[in-house]
Amino acid sequence: MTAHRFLPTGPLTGRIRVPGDKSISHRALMFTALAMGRSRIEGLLEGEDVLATAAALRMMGASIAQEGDAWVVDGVGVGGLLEPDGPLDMGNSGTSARLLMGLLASHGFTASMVGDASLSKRPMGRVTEPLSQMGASFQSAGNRLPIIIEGAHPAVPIEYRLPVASAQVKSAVLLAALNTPGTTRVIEPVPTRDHTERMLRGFGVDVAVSEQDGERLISITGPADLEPCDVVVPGDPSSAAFFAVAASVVPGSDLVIENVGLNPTRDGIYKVLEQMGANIEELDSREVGGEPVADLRVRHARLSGVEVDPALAPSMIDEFPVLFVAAALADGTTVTSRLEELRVKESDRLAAMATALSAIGASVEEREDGLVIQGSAGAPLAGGGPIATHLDHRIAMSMAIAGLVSRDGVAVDSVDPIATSFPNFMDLIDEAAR
Ligand SMILES: O=C(O)C1=C[C@@H](OP(=O)(O)O)[C@@H](O)[C@H](O)C1
Ligand SMILES: C=C(OP(=O)(O)O)C(=O)O
Repeated sequence: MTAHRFLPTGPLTGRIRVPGDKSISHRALMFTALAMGRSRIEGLLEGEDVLATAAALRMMGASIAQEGDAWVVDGVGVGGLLEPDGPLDMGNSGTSARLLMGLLASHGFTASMVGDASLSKRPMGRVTEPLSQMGASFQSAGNRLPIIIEGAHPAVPIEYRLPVASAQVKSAVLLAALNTPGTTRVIEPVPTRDHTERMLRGFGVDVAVSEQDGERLISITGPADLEPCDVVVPGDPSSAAFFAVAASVVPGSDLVIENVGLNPTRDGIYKVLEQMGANIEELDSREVGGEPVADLRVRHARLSGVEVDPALAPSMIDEFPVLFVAAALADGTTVTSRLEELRVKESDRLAAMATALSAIGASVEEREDGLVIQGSAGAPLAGGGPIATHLDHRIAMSMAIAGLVSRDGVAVDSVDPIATSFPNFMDLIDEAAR
């Protein structure tokens, strides 16, 4: 474990560019691997989570190689994945594990999946349940990794109403549907990130999306063919959020974050920061790879506490840890609720952030489903640490941002997990603080 102390800094200025979107990068590799023929991916996030997806797809027959700044994938076609000759190691990545389980569910072979200590604690029943209905079988202790997956061929189509607002569960069922004869339908009562639907359409799959009584119905009729594609991955709004908060809370900052994906199913953090009084300007709004993108100019501003609308949660689910940091430095009280999902991420993010922020001098009340935070009205928090990051990149990066405006700095027990989603995070802090 590489411990590190993040020290108070001067203004963040200039222009930075965050790496490619993690959700889109996983899907880009999976879909190009399922297309028959050669595809190229530009802007792929080269983080450990995405590389775990690439390694697993290689073990199942896809050829994936780096060519300069791009990645070239020779796909095997839907139904063409091969039985891997060893366990698929998903590392720290829930998205890799759950989406690939969906893919494997409708391939007629057996595979095993393992993960790190954090991933091995996370619930997989949410995907094994619908995938079992489709005919796959799973062996595990308590629906946790390690898991042995026996795919069904042919799998059977289902209609499935999502019991949790989860794009990973939605995507697992839709990926299984690609190699399942007949029409599989997912009913989504609460919208979640829609990259799977958007991207599959880009690969030529007929994804039918309609709305009924406020719910989204998404159907795929299989077996479906994917056409090889050139994919451009926009910058990750979840990674950019660390710098949007940092520039908002470090006095004197004026920072441009280039090429930030602003898909409406992902942009909740920017809406909430604006409600808090953040000064965020969208420049050069455009489309990249079928996704809305802009450069964000973020200037320091006095933030005020807010009551965060729980309906926004799915569109900012990974950004709560860093929002809690903004709240700890704002004027007044921030109240968050209905965030039970945060307890089953890489760590229990409500508990981890309540403990971490309290340890550096913030005033935090942990409730069952959210945190209530009294802000410091812009006064630097005392700092301290070492903070336990629990193998969770977002806890490490959030507490790094807290360190930038602390009195004594904030130490974290390990910066290693940051490489899962944002390998050049520390370099970009240095670049912006120069
Ligand atoms: O589909 C995806 O790419 C993701 C969905 C979200 O998880 P859930 O589906 O568990 O909400 C999110 O937290 C994760 O970082 C990426
Ligand atoms: C929850 C996350 O990712 P995953 O579920 O893929 O581990 C995250 O990146 O914050």
